[in-house]
Amino acid sequence: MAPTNQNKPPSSPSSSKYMVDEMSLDKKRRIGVMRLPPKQPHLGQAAREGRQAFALVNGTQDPPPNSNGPPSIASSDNGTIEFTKEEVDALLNERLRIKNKYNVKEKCDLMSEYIRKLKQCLKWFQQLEGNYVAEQQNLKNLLESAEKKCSDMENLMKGKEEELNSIIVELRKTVEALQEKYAKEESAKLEALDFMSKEKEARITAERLQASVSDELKRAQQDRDSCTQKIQSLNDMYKRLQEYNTSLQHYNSKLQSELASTNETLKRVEKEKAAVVENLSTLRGHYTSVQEQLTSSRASQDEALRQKEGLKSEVQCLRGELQQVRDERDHQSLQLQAITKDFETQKEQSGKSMAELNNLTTKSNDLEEKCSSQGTLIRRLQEQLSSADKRLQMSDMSAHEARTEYEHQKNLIYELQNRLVEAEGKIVEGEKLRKKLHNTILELKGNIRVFCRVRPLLSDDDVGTETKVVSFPTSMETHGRGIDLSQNGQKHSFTFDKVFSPEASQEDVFVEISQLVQSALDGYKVCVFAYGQTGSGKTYTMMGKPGTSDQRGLIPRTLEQVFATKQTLQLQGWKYEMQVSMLEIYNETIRDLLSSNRTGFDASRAENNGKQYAIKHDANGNTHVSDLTVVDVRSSKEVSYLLEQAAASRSVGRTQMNEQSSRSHFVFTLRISGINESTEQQVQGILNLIDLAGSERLSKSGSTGDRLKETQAINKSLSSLSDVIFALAKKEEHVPFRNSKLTYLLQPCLGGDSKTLMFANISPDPSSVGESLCSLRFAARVNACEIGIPRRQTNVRSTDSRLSIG
Ligand SMILES: Nc1ncnc2c1ncn2[C@@H]1O[C@H](COP(=O)(O)OP(=O)(O)OP(=O)(O)O)[C@@H](O)[C@H]1O
Repeated sequence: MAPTNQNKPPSSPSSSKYMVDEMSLDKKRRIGVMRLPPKQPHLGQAAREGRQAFALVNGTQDPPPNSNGPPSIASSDNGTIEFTKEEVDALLNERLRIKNKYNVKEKCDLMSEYIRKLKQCLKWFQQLEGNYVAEQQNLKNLLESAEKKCSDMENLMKGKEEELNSIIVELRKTVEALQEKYAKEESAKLEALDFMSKEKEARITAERLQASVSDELKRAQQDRDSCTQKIQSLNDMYKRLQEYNTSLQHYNSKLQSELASTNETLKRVEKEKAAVVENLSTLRGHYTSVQEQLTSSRASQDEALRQKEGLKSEVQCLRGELQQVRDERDHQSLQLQAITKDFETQKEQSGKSMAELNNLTTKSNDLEEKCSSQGTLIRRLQEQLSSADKRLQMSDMSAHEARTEYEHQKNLIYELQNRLVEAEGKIVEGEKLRKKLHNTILELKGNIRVFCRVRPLLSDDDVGTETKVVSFPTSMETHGRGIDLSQNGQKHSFTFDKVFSPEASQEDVFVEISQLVQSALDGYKVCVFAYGQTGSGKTYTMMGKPGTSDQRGLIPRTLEQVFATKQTLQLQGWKYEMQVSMLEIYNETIRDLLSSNRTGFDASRAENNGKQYAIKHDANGNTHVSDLTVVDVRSSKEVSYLLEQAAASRSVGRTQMNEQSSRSHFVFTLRISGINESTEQQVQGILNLIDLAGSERLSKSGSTGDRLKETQAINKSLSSLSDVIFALAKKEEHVPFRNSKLTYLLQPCLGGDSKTLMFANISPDPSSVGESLCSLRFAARVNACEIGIPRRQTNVRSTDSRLSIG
């Protein structure tokens, strides 16, 4: 244990204490040799010189360690004598060797010598103390400089830390900026991909459009009639293609500008990447410099530690005397600990910085990877763009080809149109010619013609004894036109325009009528009559047998032909409008068969619900019946429905009025209005199909007042009809109109260019041969109108005088 009072000089001659002090002094000397600056070598030197001087004082060169002799006193350069421990001990233990204790002088001399030595020793001690103080001061200075160094180091470390922090902040900012740029790059890439997909879709649409264009063009070659529409569609297509082409060009330029901007962005990113790399390299430089500083700091720390150790030992040496130094050393130690802590924290921070640096390096590597992937993506996009460009060029080329083809097709279409116009002109001319020829043929055949049709024998016919009353001459002259009727052994021969035997089908009959139907469509007025006794087949001829398609009559077949021809003529630019009306003339009264109010025939009621059905003729030669229902029709089905409606009206009448309908004239009227917009032609045709009332002998029908009236009315109207036909055919000024509604109704349709055809329907039933003969005579009279036989010669005597005409 060190003595507690170490600040005191070794005034007490305690040997142990002195030993400690001597050891400290030795150590101090060693340290002083080591550490003291060269300008202070006097301490060691003084000690050595002091020792020599001590030896000299004691009168020995190298006194033994346990010498009890008087201390040799050696003075230093400045007169200071140094003492060793033994010398001091010896000095202190020295006993005055007074030979004569009463010799005061000697005693005084010895005492004064001893005092002198003591003074010298004290002086040496004082000097030593001064040296200690100086050394302490030096140590203080050293500590201060070490502290300063430490604080400098701390400041430096703080500055480095701040610098590192600022670098980290900068790096973070750079990373954020790079991340933002990466996000922008990503969005740009997505947009580019979007554009690519849109472009792809647009290209597919273009290809489809192209395919449709080529289809359209092919169809244009095939279908001449739809040329005009196709021109329009091709024009539209061409416009769309042009629009699409321009849009593609816009899109291409847009893509190119985007590519340029993407390239710029890439360059910028690459520059930034280089900057980041530079930053990284500078950071690495910083890092190495920091590490160097760290090593130097460590060295400094080691040195400081060493110093600390030295100081510690020194302080321990001086502990007894230099409490302040010790405190300061403790303080220094604490400071050193703080520095060490700081150093540790610095080290940790440095570690963190390292970790962050590593993170940043990783991020930088990631960014580099992303940049490279972006670069790959951009290259891929560029490749896609170039392929899109190629495709665009291809589509441009194909569009150009399509355009060329379109131009070619356009020229072709123009040529075809010219040819079409030419052909249309020819067709119009041809149509005119056809009409003319058709009309000429019909005129040559006769504007008024009479056909005879003999129905087959029916199961309920009363054949009687006379088996065959009707025969057909086989001579070349009258073949197919003649008929012989035998009555009471007398043969009556008639010749008509055509005679249909019982075997003739509805189709055979209609073949002859179809030409007249065409005439009606050409704008002529056509009247087809069926005349004959009751049950002779008039209704069968006109309407056919209900429910049998192959036995359809003239009216349904006519309608079918009319609507079929309407369809065909539509292609030549004709538009037709058809109107139908159906009426009955019974007892000189008109009945509207299509009236919605007409639910059945009621003889007791005032006819026709008070409607007058007044017949009027206009300046154009058309007939109008007031209040008559006229129905616009667009198909034969609609007319069939109306016919059923009319038949129902008639059949009701037949049931309720005792077969009244057989004694009424049924008039079916079809008004045909046609217009050709391309040739500005107009036609107004009328087709009257008439099932005349059955002629009947009064003798057979009985002589009741009503029946007589009916028969007279029928006969009157038929006679009037034949007269009118005759007069009109001969262009007689005076038309013998006999107040017959039928004749008055049909008057504009008879004569002139009008076509009139009468069917003389006869029955082969022998029991009604008289009626058949009557019918044939009437038909022969009408026939004579056309063939130019004077009217007076056509006065055929009938078996029934009341039926004789003329
Ligand atoms: N050419 C024919 N072939 C087959 N059957 C026919 C022919 N002509 C008429 N008939 C039949 O004869 C019958 C009478 O014919 P239809 O009713 O047409 O005579 P009609 O002259 O109209 O008589 P009405 O003047 O009384 O109305 C009907 O059953 C009809 O089917």
